Amino acid sequence: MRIVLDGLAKAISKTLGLEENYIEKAFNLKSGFDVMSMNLYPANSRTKGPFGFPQHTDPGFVIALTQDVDGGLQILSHQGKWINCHIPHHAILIQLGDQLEVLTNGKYKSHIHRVTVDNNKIERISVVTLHGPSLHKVISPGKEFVDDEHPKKYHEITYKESLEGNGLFGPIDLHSSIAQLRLPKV
Ligand SMILES: O=C(O)CCC(=O)C(=O)O
Ligand SMILES: [Fe+2]
Repeated sequence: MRIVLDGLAKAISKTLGLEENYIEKAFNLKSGFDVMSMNLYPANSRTKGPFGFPQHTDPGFVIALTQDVDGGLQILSHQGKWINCHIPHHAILIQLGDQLEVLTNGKYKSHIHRVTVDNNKIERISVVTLHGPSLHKVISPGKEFVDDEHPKKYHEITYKESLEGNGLFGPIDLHSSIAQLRLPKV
């Protein structure tokens, strides 16, 4: 996974028109903090409502998701529509995380997603690894993404502080984590 991460960091830096080590340096990825979340959605379980996971964004740089059976994950499009996400068998879905949105001052978005359990006839398991910056790295919008037309949109805090705000080191807060990083609109 480290090799894939390195490749993604280089490729995404280049798509931003920046030198290939830009993201690696900004996040200090070599000492990056990774978290794994394993989710089990039992069959026909609506006891807690239609969602196995309410809408949220994920912290980190990129997030890798694998599942045993397809179906359930939904992603909110920029037009506000929920899209069913179908992942080919044996494929890994790569999602963008909150800290990439902060670093790029909103150019790349950490998308809102949720999991429905409305129609699941069989059990589903997903394994999600969140690959983040070094815990003590202060993450803020890069100077390359800030100018008079694009004022700074996000707070400047360490990755650890933002995870604490999410409740990762306390009770888990499933609500959108990017919201707490946004500066109030001026
Ligand atoms: O189970 C899924 O498809 C997604 C789970 C998820 O969003 C998460 O663990 O953050
Ligand atoms: Fe998630």
